[in-house]
Amino acid sequence: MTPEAASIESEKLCRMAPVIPVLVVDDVAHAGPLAAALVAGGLPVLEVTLRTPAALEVIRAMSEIEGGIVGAGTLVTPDDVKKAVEAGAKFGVSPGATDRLLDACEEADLPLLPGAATATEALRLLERGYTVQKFFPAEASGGAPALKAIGAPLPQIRFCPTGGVSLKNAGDYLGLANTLCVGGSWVAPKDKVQAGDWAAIEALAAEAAALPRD
Ligand SMILES: O=C(O)C(=O)C[C@H](O)[C@H](O)COP(=O)(O)O
Repeated sequence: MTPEAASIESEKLCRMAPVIPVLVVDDVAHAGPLAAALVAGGLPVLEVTLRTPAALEVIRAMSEIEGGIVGAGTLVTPDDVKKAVEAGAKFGVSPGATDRLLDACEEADLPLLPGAATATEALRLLERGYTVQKFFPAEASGGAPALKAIGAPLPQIRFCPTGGVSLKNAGDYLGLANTLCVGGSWVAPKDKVQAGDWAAIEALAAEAAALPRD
């Protein structure tokens, strides 16, 4: 898959809802009900971070949930890409980008939302053909004002800001012309996942899904 094709796919995913939940799941038994709650609340695109030993099994289990589109986050190495694809991930997300990682995703036909935090990183990805990128870590990199400033000279790059985004500040990003959607873990808090409080998670998802976008 070319970077241009990956960007078209990423844009489609980013337009499906204002928020992509970023999920850190320890127990595969939580995968199905968690995905079902998020999808029912109106957030169909789910990023499962490869940060737990269960993550690949979680991707497999969540992929069974109707209406969901499950991808793998925290892609760092070509081996991560291979395992994510084998587990059924439909897209990938990475905190940054290296040529090795980009090569691996392009060869594996996995649409990647690659991370960038600076104008130079964003420009390098644009040179390669990635017009849709993840702005990470969003809040620590200057937040919505920084992303708006990057958009002045580089309006052709659209972003999914992630990292420190919450219900409180999501609107600041979603109002920017260069923001397609945001990513965040706040819709699936650890305590609610552990407690199996799927109704609460569905309510958080619904609240996030109702966020206005410009
Ligand atoms: O592991 C990755 O690949 C990531 O995507 C990092 C996550 O985007 C952020 O850790 C989510 O940040 P919070 O919403 O502030 O919890």
